[in-house]
Amino acid sequence: MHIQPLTIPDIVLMTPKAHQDERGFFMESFNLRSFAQAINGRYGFVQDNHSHSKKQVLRGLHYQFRQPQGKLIRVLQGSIYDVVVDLRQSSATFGQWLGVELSAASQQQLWIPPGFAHGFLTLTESSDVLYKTTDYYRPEDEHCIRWDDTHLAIAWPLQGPPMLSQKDQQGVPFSQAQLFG
Ligand SMILES: Cc1cn([C@H]2C[C@H](O)[C@@H](COP(=O)(O)OP(=O)(O)O[C@H]3O[C@@H](C)C(=O)[C@@H](O)[C@H]3O)O2)c(=O)[nH]c1=O
Repeated sequence: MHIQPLTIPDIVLMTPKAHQDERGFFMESFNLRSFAQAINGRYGFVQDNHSHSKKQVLRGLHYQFRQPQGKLIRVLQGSIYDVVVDLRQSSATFGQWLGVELSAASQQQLWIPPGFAHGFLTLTESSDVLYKTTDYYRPEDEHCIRWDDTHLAIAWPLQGPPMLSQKDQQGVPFSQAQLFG
């Protein structure tokens, strides 16, 4: 597995090794030991999520505060622009965001530890995104930061107005976000 820490070093881009042969390929899409080595830590995953989105659907920016979730993201079909925002006040990269394109073709995975807000935009006709989480979904604990917050100024590669859920239309500014220690 190829490991690449990004501009926020706790965010890690992983490329599992795909073994190609005349039948197609084989890949260990998750291996606990390799994952622990890659992030130099241990997390247990308790939930797998699959979301299917149309082009220009933007989900986010979401986080749970009392029971934060680490997320391991990958794309099974199509491509997305995946964004994280560091909400950890003690972090050297507090308040920074980064975006990375993830696609079925690249087979890359993005590790996002607890303490980040997360969102993504579907770039292709549709996308299928699969992600593992380190804690359970708790709707009462869920928070949403505006995708177009002016302070964050995220450079979403939009080709028109995004399609948003009702909830995501009511995100709060970054200045009103709950912050981690
Ligand atoms: C996230 C989630 C939603 N749901 C339900 C609630 C609702 O009826 C329906 C759709 O939920 P949402 O609108 O919150 O789905 P969505 O906007 O896709 O929310 C997700 O966005 C991305 C960016 C994340 O990072 C995730 O953690 C999650 O917040 O699915 C669950 O049952 N379990 C879950 O874990």
